[in-house]
Amino acid sequence: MRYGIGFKLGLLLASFSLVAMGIVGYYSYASGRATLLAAAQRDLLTATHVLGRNFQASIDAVARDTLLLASLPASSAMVTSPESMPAGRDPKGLSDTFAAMMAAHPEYFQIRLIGADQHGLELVRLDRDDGKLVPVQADNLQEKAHYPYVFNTLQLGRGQVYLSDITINHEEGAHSGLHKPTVRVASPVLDDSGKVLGLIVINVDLNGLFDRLKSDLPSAYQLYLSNHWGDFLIHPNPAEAFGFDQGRRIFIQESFEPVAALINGTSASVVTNIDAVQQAGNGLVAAFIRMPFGGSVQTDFVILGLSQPLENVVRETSKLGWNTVQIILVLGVLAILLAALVSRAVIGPLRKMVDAMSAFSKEHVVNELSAARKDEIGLLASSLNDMQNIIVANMRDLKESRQALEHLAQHDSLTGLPNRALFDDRLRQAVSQARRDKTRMALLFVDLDAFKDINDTCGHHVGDLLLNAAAKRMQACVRHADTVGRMGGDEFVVLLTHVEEDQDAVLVAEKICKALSQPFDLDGRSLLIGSSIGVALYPEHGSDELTLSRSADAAMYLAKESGGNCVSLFGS
Ligand SMILES: Nc1nc2c(ncn2[C@@H]2O[C@H](COP(=O)(O)OP(=O)(O)OP(=O)(O)O)[C@@H](O)[C@H]2O)c(=O)[nH]1
Repeated sequence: MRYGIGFKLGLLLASFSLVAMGIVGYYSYASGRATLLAAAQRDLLTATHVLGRNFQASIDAVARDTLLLASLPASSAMVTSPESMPAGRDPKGLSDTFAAMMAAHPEYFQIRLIGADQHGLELVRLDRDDGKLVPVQADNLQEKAHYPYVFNTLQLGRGQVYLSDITINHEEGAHSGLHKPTVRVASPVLDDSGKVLGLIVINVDLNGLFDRLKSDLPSAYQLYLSNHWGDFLIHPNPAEAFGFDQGRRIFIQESFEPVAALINGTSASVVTNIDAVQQAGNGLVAAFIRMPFGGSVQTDFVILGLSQPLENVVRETSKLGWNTVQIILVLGVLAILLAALVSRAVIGPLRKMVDAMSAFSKEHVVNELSAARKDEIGLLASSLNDMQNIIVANMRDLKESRQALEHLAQHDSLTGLPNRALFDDRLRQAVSQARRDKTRMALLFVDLDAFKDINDTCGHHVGDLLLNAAAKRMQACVRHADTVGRMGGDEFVVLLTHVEEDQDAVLVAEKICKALSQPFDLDGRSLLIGSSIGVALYPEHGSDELTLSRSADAAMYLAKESGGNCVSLFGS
């Protein structure tokens, strides 16, 4: 019995518990993960909306600054011809105003006053260069009339603001702004009559602006910005931004498929998960919004997005998963211990029963089992006790029956004397013994005289009583070691061992003959009967049992023929 039922039962219980706990653990882990992911998406979308509002507010602030500068009398004076307003021209004063404003706004690359005349000549210009503010001298001022931000702004009226597309600034001599993502915010400068004479332009450092806006957000958040085509303008990997500026298009909707719904206007915001496989080992959770940027609602919008690594979000889930695994392990060990205890409680009594049954089958000894339990095991123990007792009782009956049968097979049922089979066996043994011991022995054949008459006159029943009584008288005449047997009918045999003299055997025969000739008081009457007894001696009258028997029989017939009720010694 390599693996007992206890082991299997324990294993089954433990496995069941582990599987159940595993399923519960997995579902709690999965639901925890989904909850955390949904919360992270919500947070990210909220942060993106807040960032979008702040961006919008920043652009509005820039617009207010351009309007303020455009409305300054010094600006109007500078763009008005020297002949009409010579006194008000103060480039140095205006440049200082620009400097104050740029000092307050580190994300401003450049502020310029451009005149409508002279091909859009820059009249006052202040650049940021390596953290310093650099007023551009007259020789370096350039003509800008061919740039869209110039001729478009000159079309506007008082109080209106032009907002350019977000592009890389390739304008010559742009100092720190050169080759950087730039937004130009411009407003026309008008004279008192409302004639547009020039414009104020502020170049805004897009990356600087977003660096400031992003500073409140967790450092793991990454920023995405695209134009209305989907071209990346800001990307965590700078090489992916402004692809169109290097002759290739890198679209946001190709990296984040759901963003296509924002590009085509069917949705205002989306959240998405990019798994690790798609993102070359780094999964992401990302949120995007479409926000207006510029004049036209259809085309003037940008896509703003934030992402954070999936790993940050699921880190908590991993902790949850590990906690779950630990709980499952602890509970698993407890389940195994519990299963072992349960199986022991169930299997212990069964094992006792097995031991008891094994001992019973080997030694036939009843081992009383405790049947105190009120369950099936108690019932089984009680049944096994009953079974043992019944088997023991049956075995006893069987033994008694067998002994009775054996006795019956070897004894005469009427007198209880050894029958022919047993007597022959004893005779054989006695002859062998006498031969070995070189002793003598005698065989007597006893036949009742006229027994048939008793049967005929008194009945068979009385005949039986007489046979029985005659048997007892014969037994009383011999030693304990001698044997009296009944051959059948009224014929008896007597085996006398250790006979010293011939006369000893004859004397015993005569003693029997005399005893049998005494009246029998049977069934209320006195009966008389005689007997004819033949005596044969070993080894003189037969050296084997057959010869000896024939000799005794012959002597008995001789006694019968000589009138009965006498003893005849063979050969005399
Ligand atoms: N009651 C009784 N009678 C038996 C039994 N066995 C045999 N008998 C009878 O015993 C009688 C024996 O008859 P016999 O052999 O002629 O013997 P007997 O009458 O003594 O005649 P002799 O031997 O010549 O003296 C028969 O009638 C048998 O039926 C028995 O077990 N009980």
